[in-house]
Formats: sequence, C-alpha cells, structure tokens
Amino acid sequence: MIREQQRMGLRQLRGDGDGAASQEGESDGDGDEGGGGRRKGVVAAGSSLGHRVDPRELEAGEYVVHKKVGVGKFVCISAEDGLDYVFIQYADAMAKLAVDQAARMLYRYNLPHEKQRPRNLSKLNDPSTWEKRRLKGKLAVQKMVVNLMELYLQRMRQKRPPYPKPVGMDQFTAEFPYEPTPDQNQAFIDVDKDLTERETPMDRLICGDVGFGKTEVAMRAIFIVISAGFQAMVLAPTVILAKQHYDVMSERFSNYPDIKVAMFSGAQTKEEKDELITKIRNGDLHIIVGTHAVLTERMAYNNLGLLVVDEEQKFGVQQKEKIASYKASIDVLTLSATPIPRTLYLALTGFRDASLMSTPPPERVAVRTYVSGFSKERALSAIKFELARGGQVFYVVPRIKAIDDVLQFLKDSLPDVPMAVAHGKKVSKNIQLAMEKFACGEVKILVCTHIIESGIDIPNANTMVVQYAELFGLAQLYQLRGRVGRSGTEGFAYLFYTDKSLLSKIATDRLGAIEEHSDLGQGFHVAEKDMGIRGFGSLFGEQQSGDVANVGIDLFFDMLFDSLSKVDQFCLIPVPYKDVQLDINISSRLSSEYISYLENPVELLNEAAKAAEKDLWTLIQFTEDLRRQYGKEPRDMELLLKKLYVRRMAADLGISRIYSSGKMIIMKTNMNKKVFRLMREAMSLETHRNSLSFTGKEIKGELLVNLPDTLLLNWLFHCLADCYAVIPALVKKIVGGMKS
Ligand SMILES: Nc1ncnc2c1ncn2[C@@H]1O[C@H](COP(=O)(O)OP(=O)(O)OP(=O)(O)O)[C@@H](O)[C@H]1O
Repeated sequence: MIREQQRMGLRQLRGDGDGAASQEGESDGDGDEGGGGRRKGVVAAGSSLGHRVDPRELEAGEYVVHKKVGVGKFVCISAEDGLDYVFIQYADAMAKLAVDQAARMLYRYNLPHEKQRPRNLSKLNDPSTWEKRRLKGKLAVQKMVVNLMELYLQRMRQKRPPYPKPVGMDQFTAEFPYEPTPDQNQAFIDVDKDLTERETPMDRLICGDVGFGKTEVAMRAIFIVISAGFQAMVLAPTVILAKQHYDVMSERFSNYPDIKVAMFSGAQTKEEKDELITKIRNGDLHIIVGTHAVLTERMAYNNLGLLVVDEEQKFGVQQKEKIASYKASIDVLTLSATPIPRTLYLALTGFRDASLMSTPPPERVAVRTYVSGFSKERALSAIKFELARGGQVFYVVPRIKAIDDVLQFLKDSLPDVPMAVAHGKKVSKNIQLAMEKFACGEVKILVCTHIIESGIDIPNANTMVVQYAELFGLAQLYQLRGRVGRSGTEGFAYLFYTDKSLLSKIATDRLGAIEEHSDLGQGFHVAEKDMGIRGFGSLFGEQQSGDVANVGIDLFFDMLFDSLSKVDQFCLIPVPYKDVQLDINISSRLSSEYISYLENPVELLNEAAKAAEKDLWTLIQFTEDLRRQYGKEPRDMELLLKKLYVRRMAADLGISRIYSSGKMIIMKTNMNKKVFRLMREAMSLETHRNSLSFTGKEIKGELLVNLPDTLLLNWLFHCLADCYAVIPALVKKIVGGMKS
C-alpha cells in the first residue's frame, strides 16, 4: 500500500529544504532570544512539558500536526532500508519522515480517543497556508497570555500591609476534626503566606476535586483576616450552598463567640436585610455568607478584608465584574471544583496564584458508577439498598417538568418514605426548608434538578439516581456524582439513560467517560475529556475553540507554554512622549479664521498638547470634546492633531524618532524583532504590512512614491494606528510592576 501511495506523490520531509527544521521545537527559531530573563514558575512549566507525540503511539487514521507542514492523517510506520519511517497523508501527497525526526515535529491534532475531524488537511505543496494558520493560532495564544499577564501586573501594583499572624491560629488549627491531606496542608501554607507575608492582596485559586476539603482552607483564611479586625464575605452561587457554608462556618467558629456569622440572601425580607446591612455596616457581623444578593449596592461594610468566592464561573457577567472590582482592593480566595487539566494548571501558576488539591481525604472511597438504560426496578432496588443501610438518596432529573412524574412513581412505590423536592424555580425559602429537612435526615429522598450540583455536602446521602442522564454535560455529571461518597461510606451513582438507540454519539461518549473515570481525583481527566467532547471552548470560550481547531490541541498547548515561558520577550517598552522626535515638516500654524472662531485658542492648544502627553485615550477625549464644541476641525487643525496622535502612538510603541529619506520612512525604535514580527503579522492592512521591514534598531516603511509631507503624515497616522491596535497582544512594560 505504501509503495502505491509513494507513486502517487510521496515526498520525504527532511530537516532542511522542506522547512522541517530538524532541531526545531525548543524555540521558534527566530534567533532572537534576547529581551529579558525567564520568569520563575513559568519556566518550570514550559520546559518540562512537551506536547509532541511519540509516533509509535499513533493509531492509523489519527490526525496529526507537523509544526512546519500542517494537519495530516497518520497512515503507518514502515521500515525501508533498515530504517523506520512515518507516513502521513496530506491533501495533495503522502509524506515520509524518519521516526526520530517525527518524534520532534509531530503533535496530535486531537486529544487521545477524541475523533474530531479537522476542517481540511494541509497541502505539502502549499506551506504558506499552513504558516498563516499557525501564526493566527500563535497570535491568539499570545493575546491570551498577555491578558493573564496584565491582570497579574495590575494586582502586583496593589499594596496592603500583611496581616499579623493570629495568636489563636494554633488553637483554631487543632480544632479541625480531621488529619489534613498533604494538598490541604500546602494550601494552608500558601494562603497563610499570601496573607501574612505578602504586601499585595491575595488573589488565589483553590482548585480541588469535588469533596477534597476546600472549605477548611477558606475558613483558615477567614480566621486570619478576622483576627486582624476585618470582615469576610463568602459568596456562593446558590442559596442551598450559601446555607450550607453558613452552617459549616457557624459550627466551625462556634468556639469563638466574638466571631459573628450571618447569612444574607434574596430569600430574606426587606426588613431582615435592612437589619443585617446595618449590623454589617457597624461591624457587628464578621462573616457574611450569601448569594449574589450580597453584592447589592446597598451593602456597606465596616472593614471588609477578604472575599471568598465559591464556584466563580457560576456567577453571571455583571456579578463577575463586581467580584473583579473587589480584587483591586481586598484579598480574594476563589474555590473551584471545576478542574483544569494539570498541564495547564502548571503553566498558569506562573501568573495566577493557585493551589491544587488533588489528594482525597484518607478514608474516601471511589463512588461506584453504573450506567444503563432506565428501569424502575433497578432504580428502586438502588434506593432500597441505601435506605436499608440508614442512608439517604438524591434523585436527579434534568428538567423541572420531569419531577412530578418521578415523585409520583416514588410515592407509589415507597409510600412511607419521606421525600422532598428542590429545584431552581422554587421559592428560595422552600428550597432551604427542603434542604434543611434532607440535611438533618428527616427527609430520605430528595427529588431535584442539578441545583444540587455544586458543593452540597450531606455525608449521609450516598446514593444518587440520575434519570435522563444523557441530557447532562460531562462536567455536570461529574459534579453531581461528587455529591455522594463524601464521607467514609461507599457512594453509588446510577446514571440511567432513556433509550440507547436514541443516544447521540456525544451522549454515549460522555456516559462512557464518566463511568471510566470513577476513581477518586479524576476530575482533571474529566476536564480533558470534556474539552475533547464539547470542544476546547468549554475551557477558554468560543473564540479560543476556533483557534484550537486551527492548529490542533497539542500544538496549541505547546504554543501556550512556549508563550508563557517567553513572555518577557514580548515586552513593548514605551518611550516618554517628550522624547519622540517627529521630523516631518508640517507647519503647526492655524488659520486666523479658525483661531478667531475658538474661544481661547492658546489654552485649547495647550490642552491638546497635554492630552497627547498624558495618553491616547485623553487625546481621543480631547478631540471628541473639540468636535462637540466647534464641529469638525479644518484641515490645518486636523494636521496638528494628527501630529499629536502620531507622536503619542509612537511613544507607546517604543519609537523615539521618525523621519523620511526619499521614499523611506524611518522609525527608530527599541522594539525587538519578535514584537515587530508579531505586530506586523497582526496588522489589518496588507499595504502597511508589506511596506514595513525591520533592521535591528529601525522600522522602515517603504512607500511607492515620494509623498509630500502632509500625505506622509497621513500615511504615518494610519500605519501607526494599525500597529497600535495590536498592542493588547503585547506586554507593556510596567516599570517596577513585576516582583518575583
Ligand atoms: N482532611 C480531611 N479528612 C476527612 N474529611 C475531610 C477532610 N477535609 C475535609 N473533609 C470533609 O470532607 C467533606 C467535603 O469537604 P468540603 O465541603 O470542604 O469539600 P469541597 O472541596 O468544598 O467540595 P465541593 O467542591 O464538592 O464543594 C466535608 O464534610 C469535610 O468536613
């Protein structure tokens, strides 16, 4: 077969002419490694993790990505003249490359076991199309990294004195009834250091699998902050969860009568809320647990020091913005049971403070998971088994509509068993009541929707029946299952689908995955599976999911780590506005007619110069105000403004002098080659892109003809605006901003 394909157009990829650089991979081969040292933490992640695939692990038909050639389909490994070669089918030809070289150059397009088809295979004879695709992916990665970086730097600029180590900490620690897991211990140390040693407010993510004990980490942070006389707010996505946190915290702090815990939620009356708000404002309450209702404008704290956010991703956009606004001024601890793949976690910890909790509490046993078609008998026998051992049962359905039928069937079959209902459309007070009765054991079966998915911790409820399981997402199923088996007792999860013949491929994969990953601490694998099944979008949002589809997941990750480890090289170092020399001969004189039209021309021109000196945004504001007051400016004023814009943008782009020489515009700059290339690749106008070149310390713009100075200014204005638009993808150096 191989011989046949060889005749049809097999080409051998070598480490030279075909662009398949043999030693490529460790760096981009740009030869520009200058630009600053590597950042701690990021290096470890970047250098130790490779995403390339060993070709011997590939299966025939799997899609692969060759970094220099693009997406192809792996055919086989075959020996020729005593050497093993990898054969890859591209759109126009078959490629053959030596196995050891393939090991350096090949990536999987998909995650293992995932079968997503790429939009098209690349062509061996058209490397430029692949190159464009790859650069697009790279730029997307770059933007992502820079966004993270900017957030990190922003936070680094905040300051607050470290909290004193609380005198009673040892006592509080000793009151924890369990032996902490090693990961819990590490998280305690991390949080303690953030609060009592660092001067920047904490913004730490505690990322732990379901039921691995994140709450205790939060409670220790709360103890430190409250001991220093501050208040703490605990934000949960649902009333049920808020109530649970309230109960757990009231109990945990019960030996400290001076520490007052309160619950604030939409379920309370206006009078109750008003009373609470007054107490909070006066500093009479110390731990305020609640739902997003806590974020109300009316809330005023006496001395808020810490915000604990549980499952932040479950909040709405506006609420997330509000949460983000807190991060600027107070310490924030975020708890998440939505696991991120370990590799990504490692890379991100260079930017985000995160503690990973992947060790289960010692006596924890994996939940036994059974996936099958629904049968009333099976569901009943599972329930009866649980009730017989004194336990309780969650019966979960995806839709409120289904609840009545289920309730009827259960009541008919088990008439003496106390049951309750909980779902999102129920009035909060009723949900609370149902949950309370379930939590104290009065109710034995809770029929509910996925409202119980996050965080609910009822140690005696150890069987879960999920009907219509095919309608739940994988992460959702994983979270749901995490509600049982949270104490030493073995948990059971029965996931019933309706009719196998009607199951979609995705639903089958999902149910298969949840059954396969039933060992403890499998959340990370589930996250990867989830990405594989639902697309990468679930982790990074839709845009990134398209970017991943462009280059395949492993190359995307590789680029991400590469980018994270080289972030310093993408620094753009602005020059002071006053140092920018614009040698283009354009008179700054305004017509006497316009001058007499302006109210106070001298002051106005001064204001314009000051606005330009401040920043681009202020200059834009100035221009808008000017137009609002005097209408569109005449040509001479337009030129004057454009000069200011050009100087301002040049300063931000690190360009210190601009002059022309014949058909050339020369811009002296401190920019490095990587930044220039990234900027040029992202420019929207091809004419600008094609005219720019970089020679060490200068950017040159080559024009087609000699332009008069006014047109030259115009060209510069548009070209720099095009470059400027790329700045978010670059890191602006913030002097003194980065510690560590
Ligand atoms: N080290 C430990 N040993 C034994 N049990 C523990 C330990 N730490 C916490 N627990 C118990 O495990 C249960 C789950 O803990 P917790 O509610 O903090 O988990 P979680 O990480 O917040 O889970 P979820 O993401 O599901 O909310 C609680 O009942 C808690 O008391």
